[in-house]
Amino acid sequence: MSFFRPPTSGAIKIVRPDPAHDQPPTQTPAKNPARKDSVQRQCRNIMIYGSCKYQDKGCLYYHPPARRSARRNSYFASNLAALNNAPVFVPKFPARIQSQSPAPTPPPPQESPPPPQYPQEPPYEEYMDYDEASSNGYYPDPNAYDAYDHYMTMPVGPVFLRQPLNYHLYSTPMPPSFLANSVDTHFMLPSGDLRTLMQTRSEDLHMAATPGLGLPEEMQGYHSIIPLDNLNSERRKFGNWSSTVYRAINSKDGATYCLRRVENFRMNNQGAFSAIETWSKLRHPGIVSVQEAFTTHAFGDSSLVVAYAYHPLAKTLYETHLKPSGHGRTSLPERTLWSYIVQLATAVKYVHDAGQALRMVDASKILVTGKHRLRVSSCGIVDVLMHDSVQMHTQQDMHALQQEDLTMFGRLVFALCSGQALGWSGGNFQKTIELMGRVYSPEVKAVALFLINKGAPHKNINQVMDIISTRVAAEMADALTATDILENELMSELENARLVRLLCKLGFINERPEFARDERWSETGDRYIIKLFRDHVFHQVDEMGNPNVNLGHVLASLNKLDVGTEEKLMLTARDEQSCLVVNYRQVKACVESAFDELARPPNAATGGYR
Ligand SMILES: Nc1ncnc2c1ncn2[C@@H]1O[C@H](COP(=O)(O)OP(=O)(O)OP(=O)(O)O)[C@@H](O)[C@H]1O
Repeated sequence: MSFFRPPTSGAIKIVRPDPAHDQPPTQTPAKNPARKDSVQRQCRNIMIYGSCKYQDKGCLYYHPPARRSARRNSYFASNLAALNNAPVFVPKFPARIQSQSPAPTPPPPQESPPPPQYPQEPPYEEYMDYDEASSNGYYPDPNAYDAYDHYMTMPVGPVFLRQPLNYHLYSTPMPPSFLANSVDTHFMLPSGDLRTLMQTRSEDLHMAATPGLGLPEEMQGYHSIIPLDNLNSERRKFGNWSSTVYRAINSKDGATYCLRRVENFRMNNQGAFSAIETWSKLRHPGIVSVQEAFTTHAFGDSSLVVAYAYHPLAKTLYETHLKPSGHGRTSLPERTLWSYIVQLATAVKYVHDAGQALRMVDASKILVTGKHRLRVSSCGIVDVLMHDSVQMHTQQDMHALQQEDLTMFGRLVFALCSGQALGWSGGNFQKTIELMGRVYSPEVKAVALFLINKGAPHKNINQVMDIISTRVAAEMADALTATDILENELMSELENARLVRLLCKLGFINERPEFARDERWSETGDRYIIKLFRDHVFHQVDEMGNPNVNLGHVLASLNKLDVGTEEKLMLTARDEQSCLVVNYRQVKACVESAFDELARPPNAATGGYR
């Protein structure tokens, strides 16, 4: 009979009954005097089945005179909760296996076990944790228990119990009803759409460069340069300069950046980059962060390149709302309009409070980077381009530029209300004012007029904030709701990350072909338990021998392993000759120690591990 007891786990092995042991254990008390108190303990067969077939054949335990069915039912009723938490045990000797593999040689008739007293009874497999058993004084000799085994009948078919997943580390997402508008909130897409969006963003980040575009292979530490503009269309203008936007990967940090290149730029004064230095320190959710700037001849000309944070799948505000589509113009919903106004106002306030000016508040330079999320892009570039012509000498100069920011902001509000980029100019102005009065609440017109009012030379962003203050509250509530939803989404991702780490560890350990010259490393010691655990999780079969691909069972088992619960489970050897009763805490300890052993640096003296 095979025998195994892991030195570290404290699990107790249960062996398949040997026919020799199926005889009533008449010799056992003499062999093991420590069990003298057994007569005080009620026989488990009585508790489970209401009767014991060995009652008159030497069974040591107490057999009270009781009606079988009544006792048995009461046992099951009282232990229902325990049974629900019992580990699922799936025996591996179903019909298919029997038909495919040669049947084991039946024991000689005289040695076969006596027929079960109650043929309808489910199998009785006694198992007991080693700690519990030894603390009760039942097994002073760890090798003596096998004489104790009662006859085990094999189950007719497996019973799959639902595994509750309510462990303290298993995240329970907030009920949707607690999250205001969780289906479709102002800033958040419904969960499924959000995941699709994340996936497409990830694909965008991994998109390979199209060959044959004549772009530099490498430039100032950036590689994999891909144009975001259509290079064949008319070259876009940035003020008086032609500009092109690229996506590139920085070899220093491996991150993706957006590079805005201004063609044919001649740098006369290195001091022009001081503005970039200032901008690279400004961080705000309404601004595309500035990384660095440099000049290069890599494109065949003298170009200025400013590197910004890259926002996958970002579109400009112009592309999103103002580009003529041929389907007529649709008015922006008022909630969206206010959200844009509030976001832009907070970005402008941050920049003005930092003593800077945006200098470019234009629909073609504002990015929509998520649902209703705006970020002002291209910051700092005008400062470099205009460095020689507009020198910042006084506070008044900056104030004038900030006033200009507010005017551009006002024009943008007119453009968004009218659905036309030039909705603020010439003959469009009056039409837009009328449309505003018809479609939007009076505050929209009030703030737009305030922003473009040239007769108020001392207007500032704080006054704008006062005008829109009532709208800021709604924006704040929506933004906080978005963080709640995202936290909730993150909880489930956290689970995934934990389980993937666990699976990686199991993968490293299980069936490792060689380790430190010990070919059986993954088959012995703690690793043997891990191997049996892997079988328990992934290799269960149903009563017909078909693979049981119950993902719920896998997730439940891995979550319990991750947590290391005290719940016990029975692991069965592949030859079904032995079982181990362990709890998840013990399996977790085995995984940790086996992985630590693998991860330990090699021993220089031996050239191997350990
Ligand atoms: N930081 C960024 N992250 C991701 N995409 C960006 C970023 N900046 C710009 N883009 C994208 O690059 C493309 C080109 O940007 P660009 O600013 O040139 O817009 P445009 O509409 O072509 O304006 P212009 O007419 O002034 O060139 C746009 O689709 C824009 O969404």
